[in-house]
Amino acid sequence: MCDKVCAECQEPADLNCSGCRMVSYCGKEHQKKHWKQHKSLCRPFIIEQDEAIGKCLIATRDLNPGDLILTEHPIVSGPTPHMVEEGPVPCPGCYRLIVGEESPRCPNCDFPVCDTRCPGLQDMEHHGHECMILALRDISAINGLHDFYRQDTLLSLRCLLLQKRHPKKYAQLMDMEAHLERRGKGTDVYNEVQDRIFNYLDDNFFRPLKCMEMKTGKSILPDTSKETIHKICGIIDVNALEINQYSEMSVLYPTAYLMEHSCVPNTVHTFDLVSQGYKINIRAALPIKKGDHISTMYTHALWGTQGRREHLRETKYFSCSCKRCSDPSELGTNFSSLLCMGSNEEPCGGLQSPINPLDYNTEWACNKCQIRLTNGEVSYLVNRIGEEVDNVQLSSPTVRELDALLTKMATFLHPNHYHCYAVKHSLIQLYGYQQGYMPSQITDETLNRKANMCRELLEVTKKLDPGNSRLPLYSGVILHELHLANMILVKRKWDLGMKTRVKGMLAMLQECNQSLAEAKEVLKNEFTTPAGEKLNKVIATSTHEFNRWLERNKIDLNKN
Ligand SMILES: C[S@@+](CC[C@H](N)C(=O)[O-])C[C@H]1O[C@@H](n2cnc3c(N)ncnc32)[C@H](O)[C@@H]1O
Repeated sequence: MCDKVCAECQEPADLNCSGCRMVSYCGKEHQKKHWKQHKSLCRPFIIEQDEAIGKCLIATRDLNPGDLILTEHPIVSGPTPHMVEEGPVPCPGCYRLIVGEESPRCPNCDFPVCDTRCPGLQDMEHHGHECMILALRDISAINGLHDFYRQDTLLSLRCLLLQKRHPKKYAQLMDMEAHLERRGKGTDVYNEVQDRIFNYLDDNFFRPLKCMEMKTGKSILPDTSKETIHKICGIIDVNALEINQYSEMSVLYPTAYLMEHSCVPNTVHTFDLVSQGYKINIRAALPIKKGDHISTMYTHALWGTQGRREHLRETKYFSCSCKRCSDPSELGTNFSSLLCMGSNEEPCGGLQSPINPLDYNTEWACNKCQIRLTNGEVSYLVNRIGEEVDNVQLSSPTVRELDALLTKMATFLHPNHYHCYAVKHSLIQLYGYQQGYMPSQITDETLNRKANMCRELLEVTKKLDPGNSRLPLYSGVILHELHLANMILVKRKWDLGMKTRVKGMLAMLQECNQSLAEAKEVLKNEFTTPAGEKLNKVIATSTHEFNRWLERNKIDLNKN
């Protein structure tokens, strides 16, 4: 007997909606009739329980890059829960960074705010509700603002406040994974939550709140227990998404959090601006087949496998075994590989890569000779180089300094190693801009070096982020710099009247054209971030200038 009923007529039904498989129909006719109502709820995935991953999203139909998978509003949002010990802090109304000491204060609770008229201060979904609790502390700080006004605790407080105002949302939230089994008493994270969040909220606000509740006989916040606060902090750490557009905020979504992690994610997401309530829009970034898991990335695409896996283990409590993590060459890029030093200081020309990258203590082996290295030896060398890279990068380096660093690293690291990638990405943005390397000064040889570096970086970036979901700004910069290097070379020859003699000039112009078009394409989702907005403008201006130059010189790239 059929136990499903038709969504339209409630009669027995055996036809499932093929989009979401969540509703059934007695026949095609009622399915068609019900579509108007169902359309907004029909999602191309189902939620499944996986033994290793827990709840996850599985595609119910084939999806093409760009197809919308999910769009939804947050359950709750708040300032990013990182303790800020000095410097700017987020406004509790709009999360924009402000200098606490110089800012006005909320007229009710006294927290530093961007402006007393900030709309988020009154908004019950942002500061409005918590403000009543924060105002229960009747003293204010003049100095030591960072310890006194702790924006990093506000998201936990907002989660607690859902209890009475939005019980359904609260239930949804408390159903999320908190990994409490890994955050028990005695762990660093337990002590930190106890000290940083629980004690602060309890001492300053919950105690006066309890007195008030007793006096008035009215329950405002029924559960402020230590256990609940620890669980909420776990839920935030494991499931919240960070939005760093014009602000620093963290958001919990009702369904988006179910996307599992992959270091080669098949989706890309964008956030609408504050005026649209920080709605998330998740789209396919790669072709997704019916039955595929829908994934996002929880860590940094430009870290090596060891760094990514350790970060995921420490912050999200699982061991990633995706196709990038399990491949010693990281998808053919050699992003973590070292050059083998061989024996007796005589390099053998081989590459050292992890034997089993899924083993946190793997040995490393050369693909040419018998030399093996322990993981400790590799980490020591790579970390020391990393420190040097950081020191140089932080000191506003000159081209010469970065070039020298790259040459030094070339003895130990594969040219695509993530440390080399970082240095090259900085270098391409200095060639052509720094004194001594300005467009009128830079040599043809260095311009060719810049263009080649751009091509190498692009190749790596495309392999690591084929869906262009994590590195669009990196790709956009590389593509734009590739166009600039080519353009300076072309113009230089052109102005000297060498147009007919310049071999490959047309190929260079075509590469310029293609780079600018690709840059526009990779940045198409980047209009709501300050860096993306700026880069998009730069690329639009360069494209305009490039086309004008072609027109002025009567060059038709298709005809020539
Ligand atoms: C944001 S939640 C995702 C939803 C979660 N699976 C659930 O059941 O509620 C993140 C957690 O999902 C699990 N997870 C996500 N991606 C995973 C992966 N690639 N491998 C193993 N576990 C994963 C881990 O337990 C992780 O802490």
